[in-house]
Amino acid sequence: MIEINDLSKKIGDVQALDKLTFTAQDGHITGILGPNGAGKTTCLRVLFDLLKADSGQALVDSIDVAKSPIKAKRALGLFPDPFGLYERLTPREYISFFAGINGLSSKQAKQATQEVIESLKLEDIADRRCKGFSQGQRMKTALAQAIVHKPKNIVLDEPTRGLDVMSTRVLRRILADLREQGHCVVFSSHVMQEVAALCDNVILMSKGRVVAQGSPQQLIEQSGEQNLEDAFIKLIGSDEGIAA
Ligand SMILES: Nc1ncnc2c1ncn2[C@@H]1O[C@H](COP(=O)(O)OP(=O)(O)OP(=O)(O)O)[C@@H](O)[C@H]1O
Repeated sequence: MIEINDLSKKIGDVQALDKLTFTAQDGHITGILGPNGAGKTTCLRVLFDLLKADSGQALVDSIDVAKSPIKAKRALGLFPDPFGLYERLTPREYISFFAGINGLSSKQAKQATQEVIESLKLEDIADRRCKGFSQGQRMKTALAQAIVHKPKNIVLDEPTRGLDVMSTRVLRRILADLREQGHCVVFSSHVMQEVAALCDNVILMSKGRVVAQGSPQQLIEQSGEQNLEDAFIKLIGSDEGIAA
């Protein structure tokens, strides 16, 4: 479970997070939807201890990220930018390297790497260098390294950015499987349909705050609109920076 409690962060003159508060439950996919500049990435950077908040807390399975960053990070899988893979490594080398960073012994890392290669159907490319990989192959490799240490919580920042339809569908299936296995899955997006299709719980963010939250159906009811697209726009107060 991930808890964001009263998180505030000022960057320069911008109040990037303004008493942001929400919870992402295990066995659920939680989507953070907001226009450009809403504070989604800033929130995730605080969650990964890449940025210190001015006040408030980010908790991963009740572990305070600022107080116990290593322990918290081991309970978290971060889906990195799939375009930044080390091109000279093979997926097997890459995934097992990250398994080691996350505290697995070399024997455990080898076994966990083989398991994740099988579960994400990466066998064909597991021992090829990443250079020249398609977007979908990169995405799966990046996701494999995020989940190789079996973190209970998996966080993805704009995971479908730049992916084609086929790869997006593969990613959606994988996220749904992780939910079925009881993981807490959180992803940020500015694409409405994606959030609507996948999420049990949607956190609508604008200007560093939560402006509404609930299931897609609850958000429609809260807004008094007929469909999710109109509900999102009404609750956020603008359609600027949001994609259909
Ligand atoms: N390093 C920085 N320097 C200056 N301003 C920043 C910096 N990082 C974030 N900000 C500002 O903080 C606010 C929140 O940015 P953030 O990147 O968290 O938004 P976002 O919701 O992820 O947006 P996007 O969908 O465009 O990625 C924005 O106004 C942004 O300009």
